[in-house]
Amino acid sequence: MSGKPRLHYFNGRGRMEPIRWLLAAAGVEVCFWSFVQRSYGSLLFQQVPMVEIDGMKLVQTRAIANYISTKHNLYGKDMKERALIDMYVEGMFDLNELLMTYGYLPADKKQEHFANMMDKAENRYFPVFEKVLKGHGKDFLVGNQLSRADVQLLEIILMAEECKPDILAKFPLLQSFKARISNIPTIKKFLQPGSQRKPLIREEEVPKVMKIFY
Ligand SMILES: N[C@@H](CCC(=O)N[C@@H](CS[C@H](CC=O)c1ccccc1)C(=O)NCC(=O)O)C(=O)O
Repeated sequence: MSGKPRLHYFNGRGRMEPIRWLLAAAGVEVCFWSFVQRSYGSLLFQQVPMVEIDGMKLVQTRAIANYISTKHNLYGKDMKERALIDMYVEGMFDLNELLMTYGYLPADKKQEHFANMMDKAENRYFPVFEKVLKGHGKDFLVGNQLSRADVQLLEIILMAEECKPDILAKFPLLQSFKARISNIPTIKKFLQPGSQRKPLIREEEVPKVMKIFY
């Protein structure tokens, strides 16, 4: 297999962050290529994220995440576990879309969007995963091994806590899940300063990012 995967994106979270999380959880070192103009020749749909991996130039966030999850055994042990993982992850991606886009909204749209995303996190998504953990009774959301569902749930828990630090107040099982998964060595390393993990975008950076894409 070829060397380190090469990540092509702007120097911020956006749609590449779930991919960074998966590669970090798998213990895969990456190299980052800052995408600063749209005139990239090698973008299938003229969009990023694009990841060069195993001789391919993959685009489309879900396709990239599916490949990485399959390659690094983060996708359960059989079809039924994979179906559960897909179901949970698609729900997480819906919440992630709300959390991810918040920082890029114009000021007059932020308040309503914030109220909606916090409501969805506290009353739709987190109650589901609290119930899954309760019913499953294991350390992980699916089966008895780490999967992409656990990795992406930790990612969105931390993003939601950036908006509302006490958002897990009513979810004791999610609180212990967060502590447990954060302690997995590869993830613990990713959570340390100096990793590839990107910070929440600052207000003053938004115009520069939007100019890259529009
Ligand atoms: N289906 C695809 C979609 C990929 C996609 O929308 N890529 C975008 C940059 S990411 C986005 C920029 C603003 O929307 C952003 C940047 C920051 C935060 C959130 C999103 C892009 O390349 N836009 C150029 C163009 O579409 O011409 C996938 O899942 O990968």
